[in-house]
Amino acid sequence: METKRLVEKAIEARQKAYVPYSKFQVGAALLTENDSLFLGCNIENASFGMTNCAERTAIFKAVSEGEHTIKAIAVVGDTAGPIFPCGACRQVIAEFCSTDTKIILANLKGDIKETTISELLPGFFSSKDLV
Ligand SMILES: O=c1ccn([C@H]2C[C@H](O)[C@@H](CO)O2)c(=O)[nH]1
Ligand SMILES: [Zn+2]
Repeated sequence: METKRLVEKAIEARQKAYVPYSKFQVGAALLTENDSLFLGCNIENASFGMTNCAERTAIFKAVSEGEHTIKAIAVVGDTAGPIFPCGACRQVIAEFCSTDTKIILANLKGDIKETTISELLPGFFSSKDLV
């Protein structure tokens, strides 16, 4: 049930995407350990490299409100199969998730893949590894 709700919220968030260049709307919705909900969309820029993906928008909103632990995050785009996050987003997700965090990748057709950070970014760099 939580999965379906988060995917619906990500689809809502997707409507806010600012995508004058790619026209490719992406939405994200995350739940923190306190069950707070944060939404995000992709935000593009004329200087293309400044684009912020939907996942990172949602995560930065949560962190800037003092919520650092993601329990579950859903990402939705109009892709053939479930959308997959870019490398930058995988590293940012890794910073604020646990190995149990549910990462839900979906599209508008109803395809849903549930995965984990270990599957998306094996051997990721983490501050927990610093000595
Ligand atoms: O997981 C993804 C993949 C892509 N994008 C955005 C970045 C850019 O605005 C557009 C095309 O890559 O989609 C996201 O927001 N999240
Ligand atoms: Zn990304």
